[in-house]
Amino acid sequence: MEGGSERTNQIEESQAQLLCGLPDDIALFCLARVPRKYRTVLKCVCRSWRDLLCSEEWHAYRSKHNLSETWIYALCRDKYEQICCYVLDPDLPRRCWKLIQGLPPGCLKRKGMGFEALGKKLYLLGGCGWLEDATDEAYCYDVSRNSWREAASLSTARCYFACEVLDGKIYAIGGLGSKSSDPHSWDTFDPHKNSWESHSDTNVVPDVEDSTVLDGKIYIRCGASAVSSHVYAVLYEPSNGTWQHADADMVSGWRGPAVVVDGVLYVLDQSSGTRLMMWQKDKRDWVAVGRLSPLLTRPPCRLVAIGKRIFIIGKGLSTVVFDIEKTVNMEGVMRMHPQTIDSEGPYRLLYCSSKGDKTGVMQELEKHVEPNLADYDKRTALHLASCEGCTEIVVLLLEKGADVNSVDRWGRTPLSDARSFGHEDICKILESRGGIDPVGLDSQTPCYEIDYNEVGMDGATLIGEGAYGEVYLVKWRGTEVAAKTIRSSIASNQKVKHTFLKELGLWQKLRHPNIVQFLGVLKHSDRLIFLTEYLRNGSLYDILKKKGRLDSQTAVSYALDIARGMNYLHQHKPHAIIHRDLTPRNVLQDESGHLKVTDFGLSKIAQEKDAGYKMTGGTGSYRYMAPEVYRRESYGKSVDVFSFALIVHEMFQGGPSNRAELPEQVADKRAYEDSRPSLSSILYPEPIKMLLRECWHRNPECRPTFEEIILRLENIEDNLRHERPIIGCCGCIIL
Ligand SMILES: Nc1ncnc2c1ncn2[C@@H]1O[C@H](COP(=O)(O)OP(=O)(O)OP(=O)(O)O)[C@@H](O)[C@H]1O
Repeated sequence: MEGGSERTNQIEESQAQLLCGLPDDIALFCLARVPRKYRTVLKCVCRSWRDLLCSEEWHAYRSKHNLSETWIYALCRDKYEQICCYVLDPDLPRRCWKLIQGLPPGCLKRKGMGFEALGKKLYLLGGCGWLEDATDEAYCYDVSRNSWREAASLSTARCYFACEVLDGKIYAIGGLGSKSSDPHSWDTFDPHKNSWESHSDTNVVPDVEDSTVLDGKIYIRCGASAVSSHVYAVLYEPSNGTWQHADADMVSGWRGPAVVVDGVLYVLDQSSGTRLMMWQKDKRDWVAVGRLSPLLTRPPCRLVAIGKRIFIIGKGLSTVVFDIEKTVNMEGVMRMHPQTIDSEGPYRLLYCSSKGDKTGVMQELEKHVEPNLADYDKRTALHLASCEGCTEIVVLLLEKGADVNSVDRWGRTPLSDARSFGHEDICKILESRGGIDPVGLDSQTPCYEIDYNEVGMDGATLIGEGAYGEVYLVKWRGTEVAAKTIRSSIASNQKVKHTFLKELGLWQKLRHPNIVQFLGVLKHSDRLIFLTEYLRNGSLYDILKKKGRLDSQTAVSYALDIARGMNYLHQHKPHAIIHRDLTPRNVLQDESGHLKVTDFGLSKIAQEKDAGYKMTGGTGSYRYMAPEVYRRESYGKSVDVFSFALIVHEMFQGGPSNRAELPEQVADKRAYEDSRPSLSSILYPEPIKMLLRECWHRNPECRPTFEEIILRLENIEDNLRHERPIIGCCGCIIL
């Protein structure tokens, strides 16, 4: 009996031991060194291992011995508008985001929540929904247990607030709350007491845009006020528990999400393109660290810093990594080598090539594209490379058997692309391999002339009248087309007629789904008449007059149509085509609902002396005129961007602003008083407001190009379709 009980004791003792025959501290020493990715497997071994892995002791041991591994957590919204949480192990060779199941149903539809990591827990705080103004509810995810539960409620119900961790406590600051709550309040959460404490300071404002912790202080960037675009920030000084105004120099360049690496503040400026900026404390200046290719990131992005690496996480969880240690200095500007995680092969190739990184090109080709390079990818990559001027890739792809004359949906070959973008060296390479250009130089023909007798002008129906003359619906060889007649007062002037025909010759060469197709000039007519495709739905002016305000999705999709057409004109080679008279009347809609730009370049004749043409032409072009044009200063492509912004504004508004004022008065105020239409907060999504403000910027050089506009509108469109936009991200040090 005695021997039996001794054996049982031995068994119990060995069962209680973490590793049989080893003291627990040595077993902990061994187990704690197993990488975090094997945690799930370890937990399945036995109950004592499971308990150990979920314990505070394990967590504390790993932290103390610098064994902690930071994983990244991202909160997104799915296509059903429900939030979902993903996790990424940044050190796995094949990085992929994994979905975390079991989010509490109560918070799935909430917006404006706080998301923060503290210790081995993630916290989801506050937020608002359709039926609730703001909530104080909090949820917590214990990473070691992989389970969600309710956490201690916030002292104040709040949404759209700042959330930061400082000295082991969570700070929930500002934001919007229930009407009774103090707009200048902040709450702190102490995990040891498991309770929140409320504080107040008049310097804390509800309208919070970003926050970060720098030099042991919390910085809050406040939203631009309604009256000015002035941005300011406040900082929390933990030594005396007060909030003070932050240094204006620093705040001036803080335009986006921020992270701190080695005590240095980095900000991702997404206002025009995506640039990583660094605050140089000693010089009190912001410097650009690197510009991210729009092909790699999908803004709006969030930042997470792990060690010396900055993870830039964008829509669809697209992730780019910047390693601060690999920073190089070029032309006085710091640049970094981005490491992409999950962008597509052809784009990755292009990025390396555009940076002149030949080794990178070869590596990318071998690593991602070469093994299974599908014909489709080769074709896409060849077209992209020809547009972007990436000579090495063009050569490599041709060697890999890419079709030199593959045609895209606009009938363009790689040679057409290379010519349009003026890449002479690529043109030569493509030509030497038998490349042809069916839409460009190879197809130069004189302005196509249509026999007057082929057009039934007698049965013409008047469809509109503009500054140049009347527009008729006619039949040409059985097809309905638009015939634009030019007033004899304009056409009788030989110089003007010559300019006009030159512009038409240019128009004839253009082919784009968002450009009205030119068909030809009528021969043997005593008047100057030309034919274009007929767009049954009329002009955007008619549409807005009939329908009024458009919903956001339609407005953005229309704006994209116009921007794509305009970008095609602005990127025309050898010279950009400036429209100069972009108005809702010069944007027409086809039967499928797509918009096309028309009449570009024709306003050039307005500059000809004695043209008998006035740009306003009674059609109100003054309303869309850029200030520099009105002031008769020199101007460039960005005048079209200015007009574009006013058109987009009208689509959201349902018509022009300042309707009571004469168009010329409106233009005068814009040019000399810097007046701009108001952006009512309900009608315009925030990114549209930002875009419009930039597009109608008083300084033409500060306006974005149509290429940038397209990228931003595409993102806005994606967001409107609720495609997993990133709500929040945080790194979490857990075992
Ligand atoms: N290709 C077309 N298909 C269908 N309708 C057209 C076409 N072109 C013009 N229209 C109609 O005719 C109207 C007059 O067009 P037009 O281009 O002559 O002048 P406008 O654009 O209104 O003013 P402006 O001459 O100052 O640019 C347009 O507003 C549109 O409703």
